[in-house]
Amino acid sequence: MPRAAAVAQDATATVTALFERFHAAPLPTVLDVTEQFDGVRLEHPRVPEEHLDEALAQLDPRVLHALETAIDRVRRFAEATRPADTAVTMADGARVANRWLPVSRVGLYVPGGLAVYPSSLVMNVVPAQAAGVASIALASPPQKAQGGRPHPTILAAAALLGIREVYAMGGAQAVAAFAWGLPGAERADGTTAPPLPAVDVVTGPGNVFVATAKRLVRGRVGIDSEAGTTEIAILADDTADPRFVAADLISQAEHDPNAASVLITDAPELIDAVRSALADLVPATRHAERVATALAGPQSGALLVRDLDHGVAVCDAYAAEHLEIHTRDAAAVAARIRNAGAVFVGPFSPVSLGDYCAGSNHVLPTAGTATYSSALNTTTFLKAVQYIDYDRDGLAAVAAEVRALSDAEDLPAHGDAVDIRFA
Ligand SMILES: NC(=O)c1ccc[n+]([C@@H]2O[C@H](COP(=O)([O-])OP(=O)(O)OC[C@H]3O[C@@H](n4cnc5c(N)ncnc54)[C@H](O)[C@@H]3O)[C@@H](O)[C@H]2O)c1
Ligand SMILES: N[C@H](CO)Cc1c[nH]c[nH+]1
Ligand SMILES: [Zn+2]
Repeated sequence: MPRAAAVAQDATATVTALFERFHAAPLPTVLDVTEQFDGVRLEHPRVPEEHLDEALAQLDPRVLHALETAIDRVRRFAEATRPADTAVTMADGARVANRWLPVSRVGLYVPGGLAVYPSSLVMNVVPAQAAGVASIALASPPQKAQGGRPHPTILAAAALLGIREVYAMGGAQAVAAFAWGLPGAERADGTTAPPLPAVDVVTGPGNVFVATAKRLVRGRVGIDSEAGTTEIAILADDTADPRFVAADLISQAEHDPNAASVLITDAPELIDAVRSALADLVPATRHAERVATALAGPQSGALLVRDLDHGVAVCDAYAAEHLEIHTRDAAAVAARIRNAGAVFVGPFSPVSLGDYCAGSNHVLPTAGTATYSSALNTTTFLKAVQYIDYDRDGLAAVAAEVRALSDAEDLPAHGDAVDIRFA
């Protein structure tokens, strides 16, 4: 399946130009671009903290309960998968250790263009907290209907998780502000918005502009994966329920007109049955137009494979963000997959479950980057520092080998630095 390459190329030109403007005038650029794309003129993107508490106080109890359930599950999984520190004794007096230390400050992006994503806030914040990050800043686009604040459920979810530093900004301008920082400003009401200090790591999902901006700031800051426009692939055989398959293809097409929904099957009759289920379900869905556009795009469709072996090979080559397996012995088929952001096993593990409440993380690599990158997890916010702790005997035991290798590299001062300790 072709991915939306032209869209990505245009975004690179747009984001590069936006970064140049940002470097010349950071705050005016953020405010101007926000007005252009989000339709609101702000004095500064920093959200006053009292708005967070107000939003939490007014949150629908049903949504509060659902957020608490999601937070609990995502936290349990994040904490369980935080890697442990290790130490290895090589010989007497020769110890090497590995410690996982959190980065100091992170900027977490929560999308908010076509939809609002409190669930993405949970998926970003909880692993950062489980990793032990001390300073967490959040950005989400301002909503015109909310007077230029991020959506109230975003503000409430931030307050629920104890996050106080929230910015009403979206797109590539938010990523730039995190990567390079932003000055403060005086507001007309006499209050002050403090400066936004640059972060060490920027994470979070977003549209093609957000994903492109993250790719372009990598090197200055760390990023998670290029978690861009949503994709679902479904590997199915003749045992699959076409209505389940159709509903799941629609569920992810609902995110974006550029979303990809791909069926891979060795059963031609399933393709017909899914097409007919889509014809029933699409017109009735809330975002029917967006879904229909995504399903009709060149990035979506059905692929007929020879057999399941061929299907597994196609899935690995495609490296979908989400891969569902609807086959006989789904667990065994899933175990053969090498490339996918996340694998959903069997008919009762739909992507929607992982989007909200499975406990796994929904910030996942897209556009084929699942061949080498991973779901957001605690290691996104951790770095491994190695500690070398040898005593005199420990060093003496390998002094000759250090000497031999330093001579072999014609870097004799390296060997001298060891030998001088025994002269
Ligand atoms: N891969 C993942 O883990 C994951 C998870 C959740 C959502 N998503 C994806 O996130 C995306 C959310 O997209 P969204 O648009 O709803 O929200 P978004 O917050 O990602 O993007 C909105 C921002 O895009 C900017 N923008 C819009 N048009 C622009 C243009 N022409 N030029 C420059 N900037 C522009 C605006 O500044 C706006 O604030 C969807 O594509 C969805 O599929 C991915
Ligand atoms: N499916 C999205 C990841 O591509 C995550 C999400 C959030 N809310 C609903 N879905
Ligand atoms: Zn989703």
